[in-house]
Amino acid sequence: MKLAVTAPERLSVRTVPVPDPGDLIARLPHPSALAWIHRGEGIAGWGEAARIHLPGGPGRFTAAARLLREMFAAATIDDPVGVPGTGPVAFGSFGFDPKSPDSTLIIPRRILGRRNGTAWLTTIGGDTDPLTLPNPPQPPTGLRWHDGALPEHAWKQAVATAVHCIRDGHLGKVVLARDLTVRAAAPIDARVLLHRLAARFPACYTFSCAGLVGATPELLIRRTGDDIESLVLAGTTARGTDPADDRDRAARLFASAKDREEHRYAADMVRDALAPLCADLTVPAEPELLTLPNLTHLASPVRGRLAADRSVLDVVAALHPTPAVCGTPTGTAMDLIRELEGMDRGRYAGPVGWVDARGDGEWGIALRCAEIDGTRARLFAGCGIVADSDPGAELAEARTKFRPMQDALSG
Ligand SMILES: C=C(O[C@@H]1C=C(C(=O)O)C=C[C@H]1O)C(=O)O
Repeated sequence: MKLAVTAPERLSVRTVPVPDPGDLIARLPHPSALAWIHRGEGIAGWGEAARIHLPGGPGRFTAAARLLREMFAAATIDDPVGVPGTGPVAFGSFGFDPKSPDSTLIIPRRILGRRNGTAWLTTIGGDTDPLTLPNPPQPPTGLRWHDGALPEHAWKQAVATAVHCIRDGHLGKVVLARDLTVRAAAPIDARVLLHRLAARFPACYTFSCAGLVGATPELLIRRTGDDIESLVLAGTTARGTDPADDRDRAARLFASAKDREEHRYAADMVRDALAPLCADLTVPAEPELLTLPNLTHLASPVRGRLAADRSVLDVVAALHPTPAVCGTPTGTAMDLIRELEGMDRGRYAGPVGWVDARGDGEWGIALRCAEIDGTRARLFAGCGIVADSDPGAELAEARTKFRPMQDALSG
């Protein structure tokens, strides 16, 4: 598909301070919710002042940055609050594969935000969209689950093939994913999923954009003025069945040469991609543990200061796809993903987040998520494969990664 823009010639934008709205998700009046929530803070949007459908290609992030810069520069903006996320904001989610035509940006008509004791409401265009909830969202019922592109045995075979390719020296790491589909009795309301995910995974970034809904632990990039942050994740174990088992598993993950290797590919690439853009950059020499309710990951928190004024989307362009979701070398891993997964990932494992008119924003990697389309949803989960990976263990890891979205759908 070609570039398609639905937008007025000039956006008229007004942000006002408001009393603390509390739970942002509870204030969303439309099922087609836009959201980015972390520990109860963030932004929620609804209505559409503009929608941009981007064609595929490696230039999709910089094209989006340029287009939004032009739209925001032409806008009339009254923003006395002036913090990241106030004024006009575009929510977006991009296709994982440059060949995927599937990237969308939406500038909502209303944005409600809260962060660090400040709360605001932004109105774009007229203020005809309601602020109050007409009907409480209904949880999905009558769920029927199906395999996606590859049933479990075939996916394990794909992992075994990837291990052979790695042992033969064609590449160092590849991330292989699989999908599951589900059908509900009535259209699935994203707000129910958002509510459950944000309550269960407060340390994750709970997101919703154009039907892609999830809670990712992986922050691709946050830009606040000159400051940037990223949280690189790779290397995973399930949580233990009791505290002793949990400690054992975490210790084994931390000491595992296989998981350290998986992690190092991702952390090294993020360092190499950010270094040319930064005046300062700090990447820890060794990873730490990130403990989630269901999984523990090896994590490298990265911080830097940009050397020049660049939109967060320009930084996304330099980072995507990291070896946390693709592999090393990138091109070889992307080709192997296309060959072995037997599906188009769509926007799974692509960047998802928001950008404002200053170029500030937060973008995660769209993991632990589902694409919602009416009564159907498609769920995704993937695992980093290296020379020592075991197909059965990777399948078990993928099952654990599916759980949060399966549970968000089923109750
Ligand atoms: C690919 C996914 O997760 C990624 C893969 C990980 C791994 O293989 O250890 C860990 C975190 C993510 O970077 C997923 O959740 O689908």
